[in-house]
This record gives sequence, structure tokens and C-alpha cells, in this order.
Amino acid sequence: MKIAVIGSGGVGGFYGLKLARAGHDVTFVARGAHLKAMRESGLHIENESGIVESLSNVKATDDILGLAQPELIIIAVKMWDLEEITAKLKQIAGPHTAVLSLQNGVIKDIMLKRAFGEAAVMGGVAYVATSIGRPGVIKQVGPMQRIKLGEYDGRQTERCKELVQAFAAMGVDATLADDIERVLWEKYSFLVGLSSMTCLTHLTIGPVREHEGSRALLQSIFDEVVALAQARNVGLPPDYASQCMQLADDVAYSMTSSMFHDLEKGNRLELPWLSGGVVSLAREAGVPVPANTFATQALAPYVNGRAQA
Ligand SMILES: NC(=O)C1=CN([C@@H]2O[C@H](COP(=O)(O)OP(=O)(O)OC[C@H]3O[C@@H](n4cnc5c(N)ncnc54)[C@H](OP(=O)(O)O)[C@@H]3O)[C@@H](O)[C@H]2O)C=CC1
Ligand SMILES: CC(C)(CO)C(=O)C(=O)O
Repeated sequence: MKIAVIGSGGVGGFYGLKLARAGHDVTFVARGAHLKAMRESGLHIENESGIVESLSNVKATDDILGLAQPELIIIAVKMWDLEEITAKLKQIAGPHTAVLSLQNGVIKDIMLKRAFGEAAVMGGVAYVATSIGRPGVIKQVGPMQRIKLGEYDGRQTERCKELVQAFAAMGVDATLADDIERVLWEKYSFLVGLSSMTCLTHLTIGPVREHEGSRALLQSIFDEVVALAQARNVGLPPDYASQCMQLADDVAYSMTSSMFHDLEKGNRLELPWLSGGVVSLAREAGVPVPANTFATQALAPYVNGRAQA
């Protein structure tokens, strides 16, 4: 498949490398020192043991408009870059180009379906902890490397099956989901709680779940996202908010979120599409979400990067 990976950082670099090594014709869109390093010295995945996977002769560019009608576009930029790159991608997408976003949350596909039409957009959920360690090198923390893909109408299409097979051949735990919207909301429900509470408290999930007050706020955040999903007829089980708390109890004490790492580094935050996304979807659905509203408002000074006086 002729694939364009838009944003070759933690997620795009990782999953794009897997598809290229599986034999697909992958072009990586990147910029700056990372682009230069990929062109000169290849793309690598590094974990605690050192470099564990490499791709040489990387096809990489910073020119989205130079990509002609790929069969598949994989989007892996942070959410704040989505609108700008969508405007460019619309100019290069052909009538049969599929669009798969591995970004977090549920807002991404609402935006992409508006831009490319419902049939073009596949659903995807990435479970990995990666970042650009240094130019040309994707740093992976922990062993998790999972992906769930699916069509919104539940059909087992060739494009989905082909991708699942390619990822599986490269050691990724890849699954074809029959209800990808539910899978997206499952991760969204958990991540909205994890990301907002780790950022609000500047703590890992361990102490958040141990203290009565922070645990209660975390539970309220989960409850509200699940209530919103139900109002939107997403098939989450009625006890899904309890399942989220169980997951919060089961994960490592030291677990944080990518939004917490962005906060610590003084970067922009994906808050408007995580907790903030809950607030805007809840407004449309008429669902009260006071805990998510509190998180969105309390973290607002950090949204555009290090809080300014
Ligand atoms: N990292 C993780 O472990 C996980 C992340 N996610 C989600 O995946 C998405 C991507 O996150 P992540 O991979 O961490 O982000 P990164 O910041 O690591 O990667 C995004 C890359 O895209 C580049 N980029 C943005 N716009 C352009 C452009 N116009 N042209 C060329 N390059 C561009 C950025 O460059 P620059 O830095 O110069 O802006 C950056 O290198 C987010 O929605 C995140 O929530 C989901 C699961 C796990
Ligand atoms: C929870 C995690 C690490 C799972 O992939 C994630 O997506 C994030 O923190 O943004």
C-alpha cells in the first residue's frame, strides 16, 4: 500500500516504521532536525535495551502537497496541528484515499469525517508510550505495542485486514475491532481521567487513586465521560466508569499521561480535545459535566504552553 504518515514522532514514527518494514511503501512527513536525521541515518526505535528496530533508506519529506494520492494517510500530529494539515491533505487525497488517525480522543474523527467524508475515515486506537528521544530515534518506554483498527460501519474491509496483518507480522498486538467507536470511547474515558488528574495534581496515578478526594474527582470524571458516551449511543457497558477506576487501580503506580509530559516540558496541551472535548460534546448533548468543566478551566492557563503571568 502507498502510505503517507503525517507526523513522524512518537506514534507516527513507531507505527510507520512497522508498516515500512512489513513491505509497504511509506513516506514519512517530518520537519527540522528529525527529518534531516531520518534522511541521513534512518529511523530507529530504541528502548531500555538500546536500538531494537531500524529502517534505512527512509522516504521522508516536509512537503505534504508533494504527496500524490496515497492509498492511505495515517495522521499522527498533535491535535493542535490537525486543522492546518487537513487543509493540505484535502488537496492530495484521491477519491479512494483512506484516512486513519492514531491521535488520542474522539474529536479527531468527527473533524476528519467532515473533511474527507464518512467512508474514507477508518478508526484507530494506539496503545504505546513513545516520543522522539533524539532526531531520528523513537524512544519507547515499556513493552506495550498494541493497535486496534476498524471501520465505523463494522465491515471487515481489505484495507483494515491488510493493516492488521502487517502490524501483527512486525510484532504489534494488532486487532480488527467490530465496534471501533466503542473502543475509541473506552480509551477516551480512561485517558480523560488520567490526563486531567495527573496534570491537575502534578502527580502520577498512584497517589491520585490513593487519596479519597482525588479518587472521588477521578471517579466523577470517568462517570461523566461514560454518561456522555451513553447519551451519544456509544455501546459502552453501563459499569464502564467502574471499569476505568479498576484500570486506574491496576496500572503502575508511576503511570502518567502524554499530556502530563507535555505540561512538565512547558509544551502545548491536548486539553481542548480531551477534557475540553468532553465539555463541548456534552454541551451539544445536554449532559452535565461539572468535573470535566472544572479540569478544563483549571488547566486553561497551561493550554498554550508554559503558563504566562
Ligand atoms: N506518544 C504516545 O505514546 C501516544 C500518543 N498518542 C497520540 O498520538 C498523537 C501524536 O502524538 P505524538 O506522536 O506523541 O506526538 P509527537 O509530537 O511525538 O509527534 C508529532 C510530530 O508531528 C510533527 N509535525 C506536526 N505538524 C507537522 C507538519 N505540518 N509537517 C511536518 N511535521 C509535522 C511534529 O513536529 P514538531 O515537533 O516540529 O511540531 C512532531 O514531530 C497525539 O494525538 C497523541 O495524544 C496516542 C497514543 C500514545
Ligand atoms: C495512556 C497512553 C500512554 C496509552 O497509550 C496515552 O495514550 C497517553 O498518555 O496519551
